[in-house]
Amino acid sequence: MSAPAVEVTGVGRVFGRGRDQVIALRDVTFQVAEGQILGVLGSNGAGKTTLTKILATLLDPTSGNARVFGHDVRRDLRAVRRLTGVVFGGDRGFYGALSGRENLRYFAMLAGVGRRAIRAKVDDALTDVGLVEAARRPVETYSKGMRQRLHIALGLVAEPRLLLLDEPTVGLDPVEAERLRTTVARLRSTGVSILLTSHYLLDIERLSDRVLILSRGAVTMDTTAEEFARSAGFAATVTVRGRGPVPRHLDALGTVPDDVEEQGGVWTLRLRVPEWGGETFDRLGAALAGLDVLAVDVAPVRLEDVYATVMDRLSADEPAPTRAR
Ligand SMILES: Nc1ncnc2c1ncn2[C@@H]1O[C@H](COP(=O)(O)OP(=O)(O)OP(=O)(O)O)[C@@H](O)[C@H]1O
Repeated sequence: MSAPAVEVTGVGRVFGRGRDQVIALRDVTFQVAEGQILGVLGSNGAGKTTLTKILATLLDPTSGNARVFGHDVRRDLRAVRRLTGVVFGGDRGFYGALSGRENLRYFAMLAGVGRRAIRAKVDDALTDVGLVEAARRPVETYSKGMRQRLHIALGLVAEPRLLLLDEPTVGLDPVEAERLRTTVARLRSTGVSILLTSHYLLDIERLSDRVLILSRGAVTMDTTAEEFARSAGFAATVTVRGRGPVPRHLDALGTVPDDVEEQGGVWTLRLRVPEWGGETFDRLGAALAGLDVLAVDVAPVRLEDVYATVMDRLSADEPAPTRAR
């Protein structure tokens, strides 16, 4: 049986010592199967970048071990680097005075892509990420989003079997961010395994098969994307606008709205429903009967909502300190 793309076992990482010591990762264990996309979520300082750096061989763990396709990140550094492509969010890594194409050629060579194959691969990658027209321009004239796409292109040229994407959409405007997501989504079909860290649930929602939540350096959830969405305990949010007396209770549903506002004689209520199905909506219809309803909007649960719910639960459970004593 082939080794998983990523196998992290009991990994810990401590920075500094004494009173300044920070535990960035504690006893982190998880796997990414080949071909899978794992989304790693967590708030600021949760340890996402530290984890990515360890897998990219840029940082050693202080305890435990991590393997990429069976190769230990500490002992088989070269093998891991050959198999892995890294894209950090923001603006790092390219030579501003060189063109996009020149940068790609240079880094592809460093990544060990054969000379003969480089030209065709660079052309294909530029096409894939929509940078053919800008390919001759110096990278310093590129927008942030274009640079990020150039990083992804490098990921394509070097043909890594594992791609580590750390906050790939950070700092991008919504159009560029969406473009980048589409590019990453296309990579799926090449069979590459991906570990994607993000603050943005949209990235995870669009791209991940599994979700790992890091909280203060520890894994607090490791589950499938569907299960993660279900863990919020509700399937959809219903928003109803209407006129007349404000409904404080929805008798047919046996519940109260989560939130009701009134402005200028028009009320808006929001309600979370546990199931996305005919029966729920029949009951909702009955509950709204007799009200002067202007509009009803039903939106499937978004990972933002789940994340907020899960994080609320977690912070209520354990107010653990980040700093070691
Ligand atoms: N080189 C370092 N020296 C000291 N502390 C560090 C170092 N790198 C990271 N840390 C600390 O380790 C913890 C985890 O940081 P990390 O950057 O991995 O979090 P993150 O989840 O990527 O956060 P963000 O979303 O803000 O980028 C933080 O408390 C951070 O301050």
